[in-house]
Amino acid sequence: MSKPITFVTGNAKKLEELVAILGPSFPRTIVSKKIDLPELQGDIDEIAIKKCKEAARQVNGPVLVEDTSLCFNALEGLPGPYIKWFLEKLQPEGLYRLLHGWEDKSAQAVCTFGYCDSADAEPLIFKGITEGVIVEPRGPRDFGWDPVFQPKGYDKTYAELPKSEKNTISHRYRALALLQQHFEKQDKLIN
Ligand SMILES: O=c1[nH]c(=O)c2ncn([C@H]3C[C@H](O)[C@@H](COP(=O)(O)OP(=O)(O)OP(=O)(O)O)O3)c2[nH]1
Ligand SMILES: [Mg+2]
Repeated sequence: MSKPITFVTGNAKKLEELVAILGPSFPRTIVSKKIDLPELQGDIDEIAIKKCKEAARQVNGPVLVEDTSLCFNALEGLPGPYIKWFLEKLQPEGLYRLLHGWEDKSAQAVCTFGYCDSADAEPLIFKGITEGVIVEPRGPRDFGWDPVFQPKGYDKTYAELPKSEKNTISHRYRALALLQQHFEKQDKLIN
């Protein structure tokens, strides 16, 4: 029997989406633990790797962490992994205003999961990207920058889309599809 995987996050909405996306057929048991991990600096992968190593050290078992970036193409990828601080200071309106004066409003929502078997193991990285544009905020305000991100090919923001639809196209969905494939492959090798 494999040990349960602890999803370490301080963000209840991330956990809610992970549970909805993976569903009951995911081959491993996932439990969650709220730990406010230090928000380290670096590029997207470095941050997820450091976060995962620190979580594995604290939990002392298999862990999953996630780091989300929102990258504006006109700003060479910024705010990127620092979106949390930009959002806290500027609110969704301010994120939209950041691109005032730029014709290019395109952006990428990037979700990076890190998985570690143990504190000694190197983290595995699973990344999902959804392309979109930054628009004036529309829709409910229950999750971060969802009101300003309109995925490519849609006329609704993430916030306006039903959750069930966001969860079939989102950056988080794409990253979790890769994670799921990894564990299904592992199970096939074992059985
Ligand atoms: O509107 C959204 N939609 C999303 O899908 C989404 N995912 C994350 N976020 C927000 C939450 C934060 O403000 C930032 C990402 O920062 P991150 O460090 O990845 O998340 P935390 O809330 O700190 O949670 P952890 O404890 O680090 O897991 O973007 C979204 N907003
Ligand atoms: Mg964080």
